[in-house]
Amino acid sequence: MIKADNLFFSYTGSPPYVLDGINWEIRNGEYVSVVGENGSGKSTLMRLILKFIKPTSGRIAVQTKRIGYVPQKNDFSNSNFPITVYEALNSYRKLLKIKSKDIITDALEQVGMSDFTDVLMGTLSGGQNQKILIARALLGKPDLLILDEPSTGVDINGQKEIYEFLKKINKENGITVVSVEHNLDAAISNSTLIYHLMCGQGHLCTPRQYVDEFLKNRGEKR
Ligand SMILES: Nc1ncnc2c1ncn2[C@@H]1O[C@H](COP(=O)(O)OP(=O)(O)OP(=O)(O)O)[C@@H](O)[C@H]1O
Repeated sequence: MIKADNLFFSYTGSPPYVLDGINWEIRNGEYVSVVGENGSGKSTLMRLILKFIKPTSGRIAVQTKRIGYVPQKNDFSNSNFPITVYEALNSYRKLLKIKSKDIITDALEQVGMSDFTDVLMGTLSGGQNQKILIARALLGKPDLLILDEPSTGVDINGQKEIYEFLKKINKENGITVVSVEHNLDAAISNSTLIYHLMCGQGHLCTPRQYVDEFLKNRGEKR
């Protein structure tokens, strides 16, 4: 469960707040897409869940065993640093102090990237890179996976594969997914809940409710 109670956050510690009194409760097993305009505070909310930063006031409680985080980019994308997919994942495995190396093979298999073990990280496409980031997050066997715009820079087919995979691990493995999304179609099609951030306030609804409100606000008939 992720529960926010009257959560305020400002980078300066005083008003104006980026997050201005957030209340939400997400049960384990949900697939939540967090949407909102640029600068509405989506990544800030993720940083609070990840405990990278602390609330200015209020509380955020995360009741899960292990959290996996998929950032938008990794340090090796678009770089000439000569590190292979395996080496990148293996360094992360060591960081997590996981003994078995089989976990790398398993994670690569899960995201359909087994053939890329010896490929240099810097030569991967956007979609392939994103899958490796997801594989990296899976090494720690998370029960909560947080993603920051997983489809950025990924072509249509790659996006389809990534979202299918996220839906699969959510449904079949019960992993709670919280994903910052600019891709509204993906948010509506894949998530069980949508959290819409606007002017520091948030609104949790089902994808159906989101579509209805979105169309209503644009004055369109259903
Ligand atoms: N480290 C920081 N220091 C100061 N202000 C910041 C910092 N990070 C973000 N902000 C500000 O906080 C606000 C929210 O930023 P945040 O990155 O959370 O928004 P976002 O919804 O994720 O945006 P985007 O969709 O563009 O990624 C913005 O006004 C941003 O300029």
